[in-house]
Amino acid sequence: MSNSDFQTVSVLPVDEYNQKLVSYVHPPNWVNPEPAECYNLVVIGGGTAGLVVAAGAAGLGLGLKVALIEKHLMGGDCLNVGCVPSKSIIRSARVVGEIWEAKRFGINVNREQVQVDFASVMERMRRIRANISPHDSAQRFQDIGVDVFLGSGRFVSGNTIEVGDQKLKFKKAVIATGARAAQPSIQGIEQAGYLTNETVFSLTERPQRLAVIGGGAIGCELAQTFRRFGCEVVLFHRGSHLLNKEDADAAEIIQNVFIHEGINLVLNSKITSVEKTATGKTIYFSRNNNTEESITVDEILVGTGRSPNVEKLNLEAVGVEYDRIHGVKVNDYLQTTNPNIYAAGDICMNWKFTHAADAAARIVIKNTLFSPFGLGRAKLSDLVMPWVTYTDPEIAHVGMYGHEAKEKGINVDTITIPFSSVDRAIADGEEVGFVKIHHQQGSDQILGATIVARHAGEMISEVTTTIVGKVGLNKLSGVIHPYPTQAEGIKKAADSYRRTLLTPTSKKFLGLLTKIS
Ligand SMILES: Cc1cc2nc3c(=O)[nH]c(=O)nc-3n(C[C@H](O)[C@H](O)[C@H](O)COP(=O)(O)OP(=O)(O)OC[C@H]3O[C@@H](n4cnc5c(N)ncnc54)[C@H](O)[C@@H]3O)c2cc1C
Ligand SMILES: NC(=O)c1ccc[n+]([C@@H]2O[C@H](COP(=O)([O-])OP(=O)(O)OC[C@H]3O[C@@H](n4cnc5c(N)ncnc54)[C@H](O)[C@@H]3O)[C@@H](O)[C@H]2O)c1
Repeated sequence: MSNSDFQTVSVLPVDEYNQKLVSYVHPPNWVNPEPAECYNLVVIGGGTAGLVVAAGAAGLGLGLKVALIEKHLMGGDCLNVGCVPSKSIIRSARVVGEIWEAKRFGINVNREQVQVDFASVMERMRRIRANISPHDSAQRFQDIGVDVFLGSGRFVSGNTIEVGDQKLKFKKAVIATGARAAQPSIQGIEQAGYLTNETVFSLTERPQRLAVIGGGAIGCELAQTFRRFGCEVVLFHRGSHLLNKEDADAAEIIQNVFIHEGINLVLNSKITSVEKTATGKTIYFSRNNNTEESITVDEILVGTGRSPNVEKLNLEAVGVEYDRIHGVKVNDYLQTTNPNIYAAGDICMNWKFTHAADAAARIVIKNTLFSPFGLGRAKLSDLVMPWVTYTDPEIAHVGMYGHEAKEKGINVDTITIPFSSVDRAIADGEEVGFVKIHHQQGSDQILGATIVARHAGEMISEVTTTIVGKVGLNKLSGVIHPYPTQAEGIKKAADSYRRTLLTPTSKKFLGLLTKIS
């Protein structure tokens, strides 16, 4: 046994919850096992992708030899510095949002009366994260039958990976080393210092003035959250609307909410430099290429995209091609340019989501272990991928956008149902938002959909199911939706499609039927 590469880690602040977290996901007394003679599969990276591959392969009960190497915290970004902590604090922010709007519902609470106990909010998050962590723990994986090595994995040859001074021989290997916050190239920002998703969840005191750089998923979710916690928030975004990928009408709803809630939203921004001054961190910027402005804040949070963790893996030695922007190059089967080495998750995919990493991991299990001679391999391009940005309201999307369908030469029709026409949304006071469904002209098959609603994330799976199951709008229109629910918006879209099928002749025929009935 050898532990030469083992380093104890701590997650700040060092309190009972973070100690509990670490005790599961990077136990201080962990001793790496003696490596097996040869592994069927060695996985580098114990985030969602790596964990799902390892557990999936070892858990089949086929006696496969599987090793997992994690250099920092098992669970990766999602558990430790991503989905779990962000969604936990978003829940607290939602409470604030409800109270801010309470008067609309006949409840007399003034916005000024809301006192956010930031330290308690963050403690709640740390408690939740620690309580969820046993699921991703080193011991649990060891118990499933995975050999867990804590340390940095590095290829030494086409069939060997080393961790510290241990050598792990493999038949197939999987790179699942994820990504980290991209460093913004802004003059002075490194010297001034900034937060990323790796440090923001360690805060115990609320910054009074917060600048968020980047209006993507991280920037939008956390700008609204910190604003609701009482920070003065300025959100800088390069593009002309937030969430570049989403349709402008969907993003506009979020922008209006942000402005209503008091976020200083700077679109089409160009940050020229950052300087640490006596009163804080001063950001110099322009908007719409106009004259330079400046604003001083206490903290800067950066959410400007991700950089893949390709360094120090010695990929050159094993013929795995990569680049520093898009990560490891894979084909549709998630195979790298070395046929014995696969990749999954943020290290190689444009879809940087936990559920995408999970789905990719399942493809990798099938293609590495159960596709002899390449027979029956699963493909990334077969996945129907939904995603959700957890702002309030949420934006959820699946499949194609209208413009994508057009770019592919598909004649597309779009049905939009505003929530102002859905009774439950009206009763909930949540009329802002819509269900938008794209289908091919002359066909009821759904190509894609966007939903903007308070719980759009809960609603999108219905549309995903119809796409995967090729159910179509005709059938969907016959599916009974309980009244009153916001999901009726989806049925209304299907009903609206059915009405378009009524030709003047069929209308005449139906008219005749009513006369003789
Ligand atoms: C703030 C934030 C919020 C998010 N919210 C959501 C959300 O709500 N929903 C959603 O679907 N997605 C969300 N995501 C995205 C999601 O977290 C990622 O897509 C997901 O974690 C990717 O999993 P992965 O396994 O590919 O990579 P990671 O989770 O990054 O795991 C990679 C692991 O590899 C390890 N590693 C790296 N190099 C080595 C090495 N050489 N040797 C050994 N180990 C190594 C790392 O330490 C890490 O543990 C969020 C991300 C962030 C940052
Ligand atoms: N709910 C979710 O599923 C969720 C939540 C958070 C993060 N994530 C994942 O994490 C990944 C990273 O999120 P992210 O928000 O960092 O990246 P992102 O790519 O989603 O958005 C970053 C945005 O910042 C803008 N930007 C870049 N540099 C800038 C600058 N100097 N000034 C102003 N704007 C600038 C970019 O134009 C881009 O739109 C995403 O790919 C996402 O998939 C998912």
